[in-house]
Amino acid sequence: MSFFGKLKQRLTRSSSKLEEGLDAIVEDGGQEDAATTAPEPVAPAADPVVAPASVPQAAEAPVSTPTPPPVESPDAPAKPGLLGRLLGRETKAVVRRTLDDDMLEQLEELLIASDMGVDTALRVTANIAEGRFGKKLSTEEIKDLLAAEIARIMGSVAKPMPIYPKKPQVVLVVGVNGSGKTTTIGKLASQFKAAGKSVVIAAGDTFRAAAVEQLQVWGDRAGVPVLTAPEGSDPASLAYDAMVRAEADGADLLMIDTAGRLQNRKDLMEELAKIVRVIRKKDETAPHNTLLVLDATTGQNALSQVETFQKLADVSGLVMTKLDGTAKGGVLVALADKFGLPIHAIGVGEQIDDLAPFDPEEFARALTGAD
Ligand SMILES: Nc1nc2c(ncn2[C@@H]2O[C@H](COP(=O)(O)OP(=O)(O)OP(=O)(O)O)[C@@H](O)[C@H]2O)c(=O)[nH]1
Repeated sequence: MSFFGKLKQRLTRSSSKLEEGLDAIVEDGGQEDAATTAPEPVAPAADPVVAPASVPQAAEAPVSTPTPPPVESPDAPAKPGLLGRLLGRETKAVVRRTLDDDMLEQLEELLIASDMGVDTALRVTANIAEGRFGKKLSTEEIKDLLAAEIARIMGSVAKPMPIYPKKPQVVLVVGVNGSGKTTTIGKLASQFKAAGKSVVIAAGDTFRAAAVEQLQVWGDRAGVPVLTAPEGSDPASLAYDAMVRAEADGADLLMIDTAGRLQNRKDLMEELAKIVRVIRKKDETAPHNTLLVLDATTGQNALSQVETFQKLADVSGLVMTKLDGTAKGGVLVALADKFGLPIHAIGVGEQIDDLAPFDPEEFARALTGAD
């Protein structure tokens, strides 16, 4: 299966929520237009008799081009023509609804319910409406417009984690407990290793033995050494030892896991600050990346986590996990719109290869269910 197919399948819960909502909005007050569909294109698409009336292709839907007005087809045949029947095509009614204030309001509500946040939802709907007010739109057309708008918002934040010539490049990984830090470190380590980089992991959450054990499991899976320290010991001193080891080994990357207990913000802030101070004794330019790992299932809460962690650490980029199995995938659009922080990757499952580079167009199409 293509990666896009897989991503679409993983984002089913988010996309079906949007899809069902859009269907309901268009059907509420929409009217049927007869349109011919060609599920299996057995003849050239340009065939004037059977070409689809006005459903644009998702991948080609330009952001700023107004949607072609629907083909008014009062005389459209109720049944396929002879050629249509010979070619095995069927006529299917397409429901279209005139884009008016009511419909825009419903669209805004749907996007807010999909965790896009109020500001982003309003902006997205306003951009969709521009130049299209009073036009008739089908669900498929709205999906395409929505996907194009989301891809536009997210285009500027889609950036892989930058790799510098510095050895070791220090990657500090922060985020609340359970957000997926350990899993993401394991997945990233495996990808970097496959790309020919040597990686060392430091299990900096020294307060939870289970967290250290889990990181070791991921290190084994990725084939990467994991440095640990006894439970309750100082994470900063482990980070320092890890710097020494990574330097001695000539490692390209040192990934440092950290604790995520937000319950005591002051302690956590001091702990992170101390880790940074100590690793800077070995390299004053470190950490070179501070990745904030966010759990998509927390929805709007992810926004306040970004705000909090930006105060605790110098966050340089985001990884959003658990986009599979949540209907809250829209939160990533809100994050991009609100903070503009680079989104390096998305987690779409619990397996080692379930970390995908963030591709705004594929994500937008998978999220909206556009083809
Ligand atoms: N479905 C799914 N589950 C994920 C993903 N990423 C992580 N998980 C699961 O989320 C749970 C928490 O992940 P961890 O990597 O342990 O999270 P953590 O932030 O290190 O948590 P602590 O060890 O408590 O600090 C685990 O059960 C993971 O398997 C993902 O992309 N999709």
